[in-house]
Amino acid sequence: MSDADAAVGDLDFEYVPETDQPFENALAKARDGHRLTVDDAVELLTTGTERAGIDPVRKERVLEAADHRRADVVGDDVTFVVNLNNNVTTACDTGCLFCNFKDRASAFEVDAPDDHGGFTKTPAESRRAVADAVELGISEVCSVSGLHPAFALDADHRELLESAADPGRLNYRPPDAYATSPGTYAEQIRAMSVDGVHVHSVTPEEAYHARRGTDRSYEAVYRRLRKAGLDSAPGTAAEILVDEVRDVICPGKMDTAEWLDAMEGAMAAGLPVTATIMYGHVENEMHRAMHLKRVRDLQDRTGGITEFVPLSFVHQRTPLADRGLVSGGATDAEDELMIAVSRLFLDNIENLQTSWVKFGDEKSLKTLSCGANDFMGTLLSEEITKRAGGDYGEFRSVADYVDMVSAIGRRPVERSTDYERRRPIDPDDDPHGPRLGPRADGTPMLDRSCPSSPAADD
Ligand SMILES: C[S@@+](CC[C@H](N)C(=O)[O-])C[C@H]1O[C@@H](n2cnc3c(N)ncnc32)[C@H](O)[C@@H]1O
Ligand SMILES: Nc1c(NC[C@H](O)[C@H](O)[C@H](O)CO)[nH]c(=O)[nH]c1=O
Ligand SMILES: N[C@@H](Cc1ccc(O)cc1)C(=O)O
Ligand code: SF4
Repeated sequence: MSDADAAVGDLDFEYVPETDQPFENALAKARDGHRLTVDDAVELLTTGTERAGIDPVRKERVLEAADHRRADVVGDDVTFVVNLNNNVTTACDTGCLFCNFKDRASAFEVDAPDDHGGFTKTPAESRRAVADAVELGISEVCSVSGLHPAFALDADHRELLESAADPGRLNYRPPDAYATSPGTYAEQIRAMSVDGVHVHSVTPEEAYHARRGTDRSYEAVYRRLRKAGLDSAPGTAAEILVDEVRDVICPGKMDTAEWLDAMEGAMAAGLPVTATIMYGHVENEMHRAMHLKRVRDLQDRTGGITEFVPLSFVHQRTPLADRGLVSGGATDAEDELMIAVSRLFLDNIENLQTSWVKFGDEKSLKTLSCGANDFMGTLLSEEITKRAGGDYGEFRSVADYVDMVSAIGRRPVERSTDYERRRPIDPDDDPHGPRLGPRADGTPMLDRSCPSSPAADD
């Protein structure tokens, strides 16, 4: 059977959500602050594997335990970052089946019709987008992109790719084959380093692309990028860190071991990183639990992960849905339990992020009482979820954050990317504009009556 014929439920995984651990034991361990096993996590994620479906009463007990743990570990403050998403290019031939952000790179060639709806920004265009947002007060630019074949790490890497016997086999084509060149990773990072804004970029998958055809270590790649102005790396491309799931949803992507290697390389180069899970597609609760264990082990080895971000799969316009491999995403109960069990299991990562892009405001606010303490960022522009059919908008203003967080009786706190600088906000102390960015002066950054910011228009 070709994978195009496979249907929901047809997948025959080696790992299944079955354990010998009773739910009550797992919950007792979680409440007492003991380190959880994979089996404990499976019991909590399923509210007990001995019966099908999620038990609403048990679920509430798991959420409550996670809420207590959150209060013990990080207190009641709700943090957020004032940031811009600046995606450089949608050109990508990796072919992940959960992704609708990408466009085939051939659509960007010089002679191709210009109707693909995607984009590539030159380093100068990236710089302008970031400079505009720095004027609005951002402290961070978050930049994740497709693996454009013309990308190289730097000029030396380009020279090497140009002289390779078969550049096409290395997923390389020279910039002059395309209507717009993204330049090199080093040029993009340097361009986005405006006035000391924090540059959060180059995911493990992008680092893989930046070393293709060489025997450079990930540490060396990240050191080079750090020299160009990179301040931290986003831990996307994690998806589910179990290869039997990756083989279904992203067969063209790096495997679990390589993702871990890239993350360790980034940290060895002195960069803090974030870590993610993208769940709610073909995987089961055993896979989610195994993923959490791999992230916790990584943090035991390194200590460099600043936050964990559960990304709920947005299914509407994706190849997984088109091919009938999924019929929807995670349910509300699964989302709440994913947040809660991440908090209870990851006893070595302080910050747990809830994504308004994936969940919307209402569910995100609820998850702030199920274990999450960080409410993501202002973004100003959002392409990944939007292109997959998500509908929760592209930005939140600082005033939105203050309104939402105070409405649930918690204190809003603007943070830096590495959580080192924090600015508690008094809701009565108007105006609530950003303060931590290099040009931030407290001016409200976005007028809610205006549908898009200058940065989002870019
Ligand atoms: C779009 S990629 C861009 C960066 C880079 N190409 C990579 O793969 O790391 C960033 C992340 O977005 C997430 N993502 C993509 N499509 C998604 C979807 N439909 N629903 C939820 N998350 C998605 C995945 O976790 C993916 O690793
Ligand atoms: N959760 C999502 C994020 N999170 C990243 C943050 O915005 C920020 O860059 C990070 O916390 C480092 O400070 N970004 C998205 O674009 N979409 C999400 O769903
Ligand atoms: N931009 C990614 C998510 C992301 C980026 C950076 C992070 O540190 C964490 C998550 C998305 O929309 O799915
Ligand atoms: S998730 Fe990243 S690597 Fe995969 S297709 Fe999308 S942009 Fe490309």
